[in-house]
This record gives sequence, C-alpha cells and structure tokens, in this order.
Amino acid sequence: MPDRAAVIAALDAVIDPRSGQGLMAAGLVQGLVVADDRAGFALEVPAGDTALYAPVRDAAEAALKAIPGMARVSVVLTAEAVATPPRRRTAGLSPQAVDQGRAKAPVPTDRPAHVRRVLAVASGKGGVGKSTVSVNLACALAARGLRVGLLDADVYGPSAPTMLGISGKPAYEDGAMVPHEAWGLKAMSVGLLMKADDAMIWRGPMASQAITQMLTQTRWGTEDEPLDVLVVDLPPGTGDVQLTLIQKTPLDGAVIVSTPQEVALADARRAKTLFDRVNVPTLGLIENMSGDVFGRGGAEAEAARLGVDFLGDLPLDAALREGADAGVPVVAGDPDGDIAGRFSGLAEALSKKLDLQGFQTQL
Ligand SMILES: Nc1ncnc2c1ncn2[C@@H]1O[C@H](COP(=O)(O)OP(=O)(O)OP(=O)(O)O)[C@@H](O)[C@H]1O
Repeated sequence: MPDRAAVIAALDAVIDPRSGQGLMAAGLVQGLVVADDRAGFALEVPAGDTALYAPVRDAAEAALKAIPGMARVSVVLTAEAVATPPRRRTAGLSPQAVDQGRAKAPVPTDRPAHVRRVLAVASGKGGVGKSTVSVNLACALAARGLRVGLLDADVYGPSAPTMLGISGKPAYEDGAMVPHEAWGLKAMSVGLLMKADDAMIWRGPMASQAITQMLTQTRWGTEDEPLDVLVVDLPPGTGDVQLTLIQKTPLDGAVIVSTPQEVALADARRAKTLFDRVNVPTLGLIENMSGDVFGRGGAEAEAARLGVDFLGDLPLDAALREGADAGVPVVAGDPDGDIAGRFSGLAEALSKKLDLQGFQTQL
C-alpha cells in the first residue's frame, strides 16, 4: 500500500511555477488524504491563477498515479478566495440591528454563544446522503460570505472528518473546544472525540448530553465575529436519540434530505412529524441521488403533500462521492460546476428562510 511519505515525496517532486519549490514546500497542498490505495487533496492556488495551475494539477495527479499500488487519485484545483472568503460586511443595517428587529423565539438554556442561527439537516433513514448534503451546503453558505460552522452530530456514522479531511482531537482554550477549520468552515464532529469503546455511551441516553456539550462548549464565534449559521448534521432516523437531541438543541429550522424512492419518502414524512412535535419549522425537502437509478421527482411530490417547500434536487453523481472520500467537498473543489450551482441555489433559498441576508458579506 502506498504510504503518506511516498505521496509527499511525489508531490514535492512537482514544481510550483510561481515559487520554484515543490508543491508541499510551497504550501499549495490542502487536506491531503492518503487511505489504502487512494489519495486526494486540493491544490489551493492564488485566485486568478487557476489556468496557470491546471497543468500542475495534471502533473500532480500523474505523479501520484505512478506510485506503485495507487488505484485512485483525486486532485482538485481551488482558488484561495473560495476556501477563505473575505469578511467584509454589507452597508446598511448592522447585523445586530437586523437581529434586534426579528421576532425572538423562546431561547433555550443551551443556545450556543455567538451563533446567530442553527440549521438541522435530517433524514428519516441512513445512507440517503444527509452528511454529503450537510457538508456541501455548509460550504455553499460560506461561499455566500457567511461565517459557517458544521457540527457533525451523527453518532451512528460521523463522516465530517473524512469529508472535510480533518483529524485529531480539538484543542481546548479557556475551557472551550476550538473547532477545526477546513474549507472556510469551523467544524466539530463526534468522530473527533469518540473512541471505539465509547460508542455505547454516544449512542445511548448520554448521546444528546454529549452533543449538547459540543454545541455549547465549542468556540464557534466571538462577540466581534459571531458565527452566522451552524449546520447540524443529525443522526439519521426518527427514534428517541433524535427526539431528545432536537428537543435539547435550539434549532431555528430543519431541512430533510431524501432519495426519491417511496420507502425513503415515508421516512422523510416521519422526520417532518418529529420536527412538528417540537415546533421546529421544516424549511424544506431536498431530493438527493435523483436520476436514472432511483428515479426523480418523488421528493417534490412528497413536499407538496406535506405542505413544505421543495428546495431542489441533486443528481446521483460520482464526483460527490469521490469528493467526500477525498476530503474535498465538491462545492469547494469545483466551485463553478453544476453541483456547486445547485448547492448555491439551496444556500440562497435557506439564507432567505433563516433571514441571513443581513449578515452576508459582499464577495
Ligand atoms: N448525490 C450523490 N451522488 C453520488 N453519491 C452520493 C450522493 N450523495 C451521497 N453519496 C454517497 O452515498 C454514500 C452515503 O452518503 P452520506 O454518508 O452522505 O449519507 P448519510 O445519509 O449521511 O448516511 P448516514 O447517516 O447513514 O451516515 C456516501 O458514499 C456518499 O459519498
């Protein structure tokens, strides 16, 4: 199996045309993932230099494929501006003024400090792409100039570490956890905290307590730089763990992800009922893996039946899976592509529903 050292050496043999250094030494390699016979990373280059670096990306891909035992390589070219959007504010009403003008929902005791909105991403069943949607939606919201966090609360299969290419326990500062930063997001995942032995605790009655701690004891924002929106990737399903969690979490709204098949849609219906029980507005339904294999349009019809908005569909597309496996969300890796365009539409619709426009920076 290829090891990380071989991958790093191969990348350093490819020369950055700007600095004359190897790609690793030049600091252009972001989110490098080496797993079994696969490797992937983002080549992060100055905005406007993507054409200059396209041949470099090809050379890096060829260099990695030439390593014995390497079966799959994914190198995506990103412009710096996408990963770290500028933080200028729009003129007009200050975000605080906009905030003060809003009708306030009752504030639960465990609302995280310096977080303006909390959005849950839910699904009635596992495997429908809830985590893929959460991660890419968070990136699309960040691309709109919002300060965005992602809390991966999926105790059954935390996937944010892989999907974002992050690892290692978070640091503690003044009693609070410092979230990882990746692709312009602040990110925390139960996967970064739990050991295999702890799985029973995380999935049992303590799960919601542990997640509440991650929610409230993470430094998502500061008084000067509050987080605009925190996307929470909930565990799939509609059982007790999910109910307790959404009862304890101060959610401003939820989106439900479903594939178009009837069995998945029946579960989506149950998820909507769960949110209704705790008075969390369901902001809409997203159809994922739409296309020839699973059919199309089921979620749109279901949304109409449930009286919730249909927010859009996402095709079954290998790029979404490959990006997730390589730790490079498609929205960040290919910001001009069709998938990114669709997520951008979802982010726009949800920004309106969550009243986030006042916080948006000018890009
Ligand atoms: N639109 C898509 N096209 C192709 N592959 C997809 C798409 N959406 C998700 N996938 C892939 O499907 C698998 C399941 O996705 P994901 O982990 O996001 O689902 P999930 O609903 O969060 O599952 P669970 O909650 O069980 O962890 C992953 O391998 C993912 O890369």
